[in-house]
Amino acid sequence: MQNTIIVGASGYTGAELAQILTRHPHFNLMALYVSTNSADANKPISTLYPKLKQIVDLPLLPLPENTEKLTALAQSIDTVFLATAHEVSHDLAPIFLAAGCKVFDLSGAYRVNNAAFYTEFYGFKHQYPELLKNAVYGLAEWNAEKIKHTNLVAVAGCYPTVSQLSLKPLIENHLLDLSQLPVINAVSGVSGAGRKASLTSSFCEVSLNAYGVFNHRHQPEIATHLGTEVIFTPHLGNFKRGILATITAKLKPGVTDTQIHSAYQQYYANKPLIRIYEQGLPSIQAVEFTPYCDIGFATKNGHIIIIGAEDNLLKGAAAQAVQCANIRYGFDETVGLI
Ligand SMILES: NC(=O)C1=CN([C@@H]2O[C@H](COP(=O)(O)OP(=O)(O)OC[C@H]3O[C@@H](n4cnc5c(N)ncnc54)[C@H](OP(=O)(O)O)[C@@H]3O)[C@@H](O)[C@H]2O)C=CC1
Ligand SMILES: CC(=O)N[C@@H](CCC(=O)OP(=O)(O)O)C(=O)O
Repeated sequence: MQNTIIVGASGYTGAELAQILTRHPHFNLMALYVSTNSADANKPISTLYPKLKQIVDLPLLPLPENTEKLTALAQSIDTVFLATAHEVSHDLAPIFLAAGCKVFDLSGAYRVNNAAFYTEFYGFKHQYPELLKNAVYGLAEWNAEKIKHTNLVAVAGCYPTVSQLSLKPLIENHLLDLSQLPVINAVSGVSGAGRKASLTSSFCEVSLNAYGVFNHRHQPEIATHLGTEVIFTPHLGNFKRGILATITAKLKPGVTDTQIHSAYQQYYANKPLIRIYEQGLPSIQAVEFTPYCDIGFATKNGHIIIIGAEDNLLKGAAAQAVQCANIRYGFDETVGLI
């Protein structure tokens, strides 16, 4: 059993992690943490999420502020899941790594090996270039070999997960004419913005709107790890959870539906958390509350429209983090997830 804690456990992804890890046969969920001065400190997580009553009733402990105590905590565990904001993960990961822990970070703090990217898109100066260089990008279906040998997994972002899982097999198989940039339009439920109250995510404000047009931080994350530029436009929809991505791309001349199906089969035949549609198209209803990413497509006149769907809190965050941890420890990658 791996002794494990979650930091940021009261947030939306943290609560999903708590539920998954409580039932996981190989992780011993020791404790849940929030910030030192959290308004929720010492409350059982199930008072915030009544659906967790009698499933996870652990208290939300304030994270020790002092580095010595934090190091002592880190030395007492094997694994930490950081379900915290980027800046918080940026500061905490090195402390846990120095103590020998395996770190699974759900934030964007270690996803892109380019310090300038953090100044431009995250608004802070990255202080740990060596960790950034050595962190493994946690896109589980594509990076399993590297994930097996790292102590720092930077779990892929929610939109980047569904976008890359949909596009990568076609790009790797040279089926797309990339002189026309793939165009990704994706709609996310409001839980993507986290639990903290904000005007844009309040009930009367949420509608269906594009945001981050031409400047969302997930565009460079996707482009970096796909190895090709894309046009990416996120949208906020008035539902709680799930992401639906509609991706338009140009096919190389003569590419057939059979070749496209074969490409998806080739990469995902042994990837149990990817479901390729033979007919029909994915929807959020098909994936919400599940760890799957569903992919379907249609072609016409030399173009393809790919539809990808996932639950942003699960395959887009907590479930993929546990999938990466399963891979890291050599467990079946779906343990605790299906
Ligand atoms: N929501 C989503 O769909 C996805 C989120 N992510 C990423 O996962 C991370 C968590 O997201 P999400 O769950 O939505 O966030 P939330 O805002 O819902 O939760 C954040 C959590 O962090 C805690 N926290 C805040 N400051 C600190 C601190 N200094 N030390 C320890 N804990 C702290 C909060 O509790 P308190 O403030 O009470 O201390 C809360 O438990 C983010 O980096 C996000 O980008 C990734 C993919 C998808
Ligand atoms: C709807 C919404 O606001 N979504 C968030 C993305 C979710 C998230 O937290 O981003 P990571 O996957 O990079 O961690 C956003 O656009 O910033």
